Formats: sequence, structure tokens, C-alpha cells
Amino acid sequence: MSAQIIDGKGVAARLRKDLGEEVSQFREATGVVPHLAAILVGEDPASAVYVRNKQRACEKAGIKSTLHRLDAATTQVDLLELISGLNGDDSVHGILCQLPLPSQIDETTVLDSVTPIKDVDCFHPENVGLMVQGRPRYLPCTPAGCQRLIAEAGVETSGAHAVIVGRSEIVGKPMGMMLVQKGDVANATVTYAHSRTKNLAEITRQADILVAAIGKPNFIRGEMVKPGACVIDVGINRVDEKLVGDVDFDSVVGIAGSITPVPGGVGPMTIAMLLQNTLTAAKLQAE
Ligand SMILES: Nc1nc2c(c(=O)[nH]1)N[C@@H](CN(C=O)c1ccc(C(=O)N[C@@H](CCC(=O)O)C(=O)O)cc1)CN2
Repeated sequence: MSAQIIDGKGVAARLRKDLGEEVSQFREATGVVPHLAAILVGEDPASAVYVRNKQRACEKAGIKSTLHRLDAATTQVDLLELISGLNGDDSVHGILCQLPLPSQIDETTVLDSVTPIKDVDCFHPENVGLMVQGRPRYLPCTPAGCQRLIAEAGVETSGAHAVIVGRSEIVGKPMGMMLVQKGDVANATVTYAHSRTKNLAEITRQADILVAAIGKPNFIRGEMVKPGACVIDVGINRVDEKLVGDVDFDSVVGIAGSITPVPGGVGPMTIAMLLQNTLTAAKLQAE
């Protein structure tokens, strides 16, 4: 038996269409145009593609987007000054600083400088704290996208064992926190695994839901997966000009019950969730 392929691209397109209708109702009712300011520092080609895709998705949904492109040699002071200006600009509802940043810039200092109400990536400690306490202002985009895909696959999360492989601040850690919460697509028993975990395969084989977010191409192989499990692949790795996930799709697809592809799985959902957060930001700031 082959796993159900979870069509992230299709789900994201549907969400973005619904969101476009919500944006148009909001604009009509308030006269306010939701506005996302994107910051791109340097010339990383993948980052440029992601930012362009975010801007296109905004335009299609009726959200204004402005791009602030900074040179790779930009200083942290210059970047902080730009963010400070955007924080104080009442026409801007969401601020997104594309990661990764060049090495001369401290990522934490920069992300902490975005005013929490405009932090549509949900990276600021205030927003992370609210999410962990189960009273989210925003949900982090990639984990929220994964959660929607798990729901789309019709997978029961309550009482399920979710194993998160990876402990990054933007995906692994918040993903586990969201699945352990009380609520819909939640109530799971969560295990975090990472590069120092012993007997990793023994742990991943216990997962009803396996989220791979370690940034290692094709790392999760068929023998590491429980038959029938829901496998969510967050990895985006370029190998020989090809895009591959953290999951070895070919060896896992015959064992898992459902699986996200790369490309066309989690990636497009990240962008859909960013639009959702931008509309939420505009609503909160119009109050
Ligand atoms: N400020 C942020 N920086 C980064 C984030 C983020 O959420 N906020 N996440 C990643 C990159 N990312 C969004 O920014 C992102 C990555 C991939 C995709 C996507 O749609 N991928 C496609 C394939 C696209 C391709 O050909 O490269 C897919 O998986 O189908 C969207 C967003 C790091 N930085």
C-alpha cells in the first residue's frame, strides 16, 4: 500500500482563495488595506524566491506588500533603524525579516526588535510565550502549516504520539508546543528528538505523527517509520540542483499512511499562514 500524498500546494491555494475573500470583506468594512513589509538582506537566491513568492501571494489576496532590499554588507545598526521605522509606521501591519541573515548580523537581536503586534512570523519571545501558554496572538507559519496538513490528512492527533525530529526555534520547538496544547489538532503526546538523541530510529518508529525538521537531506528512511504513520517533511534541501526533503520519500511512501511531498508540501503552507497572520495583524491594529 502506498501512503496518501498530502497536497500542500492544493490546500495552500484553497486557503489563500478563502483568505482573499476575508481580506476583501475586511477592506470593505474598515477601509484599511492590510500591509506586509518584507525585508531581504543580501543576495541569497532561495531567499529572494521565497520573498518574491510571499509578495505575489499577498498581491493575489489583496494584501499590500512592500519590499525593503538591503545590501549583503548592511550593518546591524542600519537594519535595526529600518525596523524601527517600520515599527512606527501606522500603515504597516506586518513586518517580515527573511532568514537567514548575513553573519555580521545577530538574528536574535533583530527578530526581538520587531514590535510584537507586527511580528507576523511569530518569532518574538512575547508571541512565542503567548503561543506556549495556549493563548496565541499569531501562530508560527511553518508549524501552523504542518498542523493544517495533519488535519487535512484526517489524522487523529488526540492521544497520538508525535515525534518531532529537530529543535529549531522556528519549526521544531514550536511544532511540539502546538501539538501538545489542549485543542483541535493537538492533545498529542510529544517527544523531541535531535542530533544528540540516542537510538533515534527506535524513537521515530514509535511515532504516529513524525515531523522531520532537521535540515538533513533524505535523513528519515523507511525503516525509521511506523507503518501507517503520518509523516510531515519540513526539509527543503538542494541536492544536485534538485529539491529534496528530510525524508527519503521513496523508501517511506510504501510504509507511511500519509506523507507530505517536497516540493508541494509544507513550503506553500508557510506562505499561506503568513498571509493569515498579516490579516490578523491588520485586524488587531484596526481595533
Ligand atoms: N522570516 C522567515 N524566514 C524564513 C522562513 C520563515 O517562515 N520566515 N522559512 C524558511 C523559508 N521560507 C519562508 O520564508 C519558505 C521556504 C520554502 C517555501 C516553498 O514554498 N517551497 C516550495 C519550493 C520552492 C523552491 O523551489 O525553492 C515547496 O516546498 O514546494 C516557502 C517558504 C526560511 N526562512
